[in-house]
Amino acid sequence: MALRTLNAKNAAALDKELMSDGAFSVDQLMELAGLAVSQVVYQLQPLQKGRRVLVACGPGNNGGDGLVAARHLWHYGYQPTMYYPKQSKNELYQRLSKQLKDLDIPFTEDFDAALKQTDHVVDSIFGFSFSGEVREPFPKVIEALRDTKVPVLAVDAPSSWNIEDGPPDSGPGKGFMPEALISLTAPKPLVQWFKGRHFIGGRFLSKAVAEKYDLDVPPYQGIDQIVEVGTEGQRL
Ligand SMILES: NC(=O)C1=CN([C@@H]2O[C@H](COP(=O)(O)OP(=O)(O)OC[C@H]3O[C@@H](n4cnc5c(N)ncnc54)[C@H](O)[C@@H]3O)[C@@H](O)[C@H]2O)[C@H](O)CC1
Ligand SMILES: [K+]
Repeated sequence: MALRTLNAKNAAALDKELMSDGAFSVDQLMELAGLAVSQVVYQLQPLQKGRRVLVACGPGNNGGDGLVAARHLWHYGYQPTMYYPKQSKNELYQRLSKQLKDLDIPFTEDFDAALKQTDHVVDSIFGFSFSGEVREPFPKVIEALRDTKVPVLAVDAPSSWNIEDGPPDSGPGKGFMPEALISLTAPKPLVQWFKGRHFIGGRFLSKAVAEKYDLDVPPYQGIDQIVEVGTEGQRL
């Protein structure tokens, strides 16, 4: 299954279109994206393999996907811990954070200590709007993700990778290769360098929008919010 890819510019345009012509709200898209992320964790890390999941969230919507995923994971029986150092004042993120606090999900400022006490990590730091060099406080976090033996699931992109050009050849993300990646809506060009397990999620694409953006609607089965495309999905 070779899926067509969506570059960063078109990913942002598609996002905008879904929320204007498509009549979706950002909350809805984020909820579906985060739900899909939680389903990948459930597949990769069944509860009996360890319940602790560290969710690293960045300041934008990629971080929002992590906030939503953590809530679903808690309801499945996982023990999420949040690392969310750049909390937005935006009302949506505040509500998502409040929902987690109401479940007594802890927020930590010590990423290294939390990493030593987890079974799995969700990297929802940066997605398709990442560019340039990784800025504070994230370089150390990316280094720790690069070096850890704990499995990492990257949301939409391994954080610090360039959306079009893939892994950086210098800086903290050099050599960072997460165990798994979930591409939201459609894979980004960076997937051609990705070597782990690859899933697609974000089940909200109509045929008309898929055609307009020259994308494939992935073959979701039944009630699944995710499809594993494996290495063949990365063949362009
Ligand atoms: N249609 C979909 O598939 C949906 C995807 N979603 C997710 O949204 C992200 C994209 O979200 P966006 O808010 O546009 O940007 P990011 O979260 O990727 O990052 C923006 C955030 O990061 C800061 N930043 C950018 N570069 C750097 C840097 N070099 N160092 C430090 N900080 C940086 C920037 O200032 C912003 O604050 C997409 O990938 C999906 O995960 C939606 O949830 C729903 C629909
Ligand atoms: K990410």
